[in-house]
Amino acid sequence: MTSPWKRNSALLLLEDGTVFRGYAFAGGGRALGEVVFNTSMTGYQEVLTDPSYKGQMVTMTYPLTGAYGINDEDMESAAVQVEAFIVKEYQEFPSNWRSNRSLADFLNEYNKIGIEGIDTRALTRHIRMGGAMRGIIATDTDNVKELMEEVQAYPGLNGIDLVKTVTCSKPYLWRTGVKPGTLEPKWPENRPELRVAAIDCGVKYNILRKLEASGCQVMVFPAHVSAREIAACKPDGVFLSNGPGDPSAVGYVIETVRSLLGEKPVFGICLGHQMMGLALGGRTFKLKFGHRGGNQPVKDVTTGKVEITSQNHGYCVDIDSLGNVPVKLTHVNLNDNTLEGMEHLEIPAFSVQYHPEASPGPHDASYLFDRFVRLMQGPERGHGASAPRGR
Ligand SMILES: NC(=O)CC[C@H](N)C(=O)O
Repeated sequence: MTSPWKRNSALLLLEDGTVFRGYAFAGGGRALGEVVFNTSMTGYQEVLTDPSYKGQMVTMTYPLTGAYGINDEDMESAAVQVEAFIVKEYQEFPSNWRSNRSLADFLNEYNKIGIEGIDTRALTRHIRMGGAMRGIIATDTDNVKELMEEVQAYPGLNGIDLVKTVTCSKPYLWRTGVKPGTLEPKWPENRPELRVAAIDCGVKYNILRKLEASGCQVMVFPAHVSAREIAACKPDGVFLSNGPGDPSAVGYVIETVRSLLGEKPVFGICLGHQMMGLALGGRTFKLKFGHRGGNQPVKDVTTGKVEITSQNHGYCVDIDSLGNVPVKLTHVNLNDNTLEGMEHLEIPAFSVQYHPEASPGPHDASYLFDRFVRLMQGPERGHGASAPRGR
């Protein structure tokens, strides 16, 4: 017997016909997206605001969500980016000294649906077996046939450029504590810091905070920036950001990356890593259910050290496609042996598939920001994040 449809009843329908029933604790109406799971035990605010989740509905495997509310400091972009949020149990009375609103208020502010009462362990196991799949959440009907038509008409992520929906509209200078997008794109005079041009494909703020904390000034550019515009600001290095969707769908950024490789030191994270792989002639493919969470073991094969890493990706650079490319494979995922990092052998460029900036997650890999700084300083300028730029 199905339970009666209540005012806040909600239904999650997957493209294979599986139905989960629960209750909306925020928002209402319908939401479409690829359903993916995240195994982080905390950090829901950072997950919700990570632009890489555009196009996706996220479920947390940790059973209780909302306990510490939402604060002003843990934003990874200016908005909630997930299409909807799926939890086992919502805690509606948050308690934390930094919290100034509840998770439900936050989702409502951005018109996003949050549902609870879902057996998220069953949902996660289902996705692990069947792979990440398209789904719909509805609070206005339980007409499965009608909803299935909507799911079937939804194109999913493959081949779709989602970067253009999350990139910034114009260049700006980043400064931690200043509202992003408000500072003119001009380097301050007489400053010793290294200058980094960041291509924003949906960048997480903590990457920009980390670059700044490592001794860099960062100019952020929209994803459609040309290599010539980047070169015109005379950066010491170029950073390729994380971002949503299928890396092979952003050919225009890949072209820009191709032109910049060898001209400037390059560091890429996640989508940035994938775009670098594609620009070098490699291929990407879609993982069955992706890596999302704060406990992904990665081995640095150059040192033998294992890092516990924060991850959020569904696509991956195919190791076998790099056979003829002069790169060294530097990092590998210990769960499934997929590629997690590479370094070019002839030009100053390296990238990682995972998230050294954490937010949320462990900080084992934050040394990579210093590695980028050293790469920009070049061998002759020695080490140290705040060494003069020699101009
Ligand atoms: N975090 C990211 O940059 C994700 C990259 C890409 N959208 C993927 O899902 O693989």
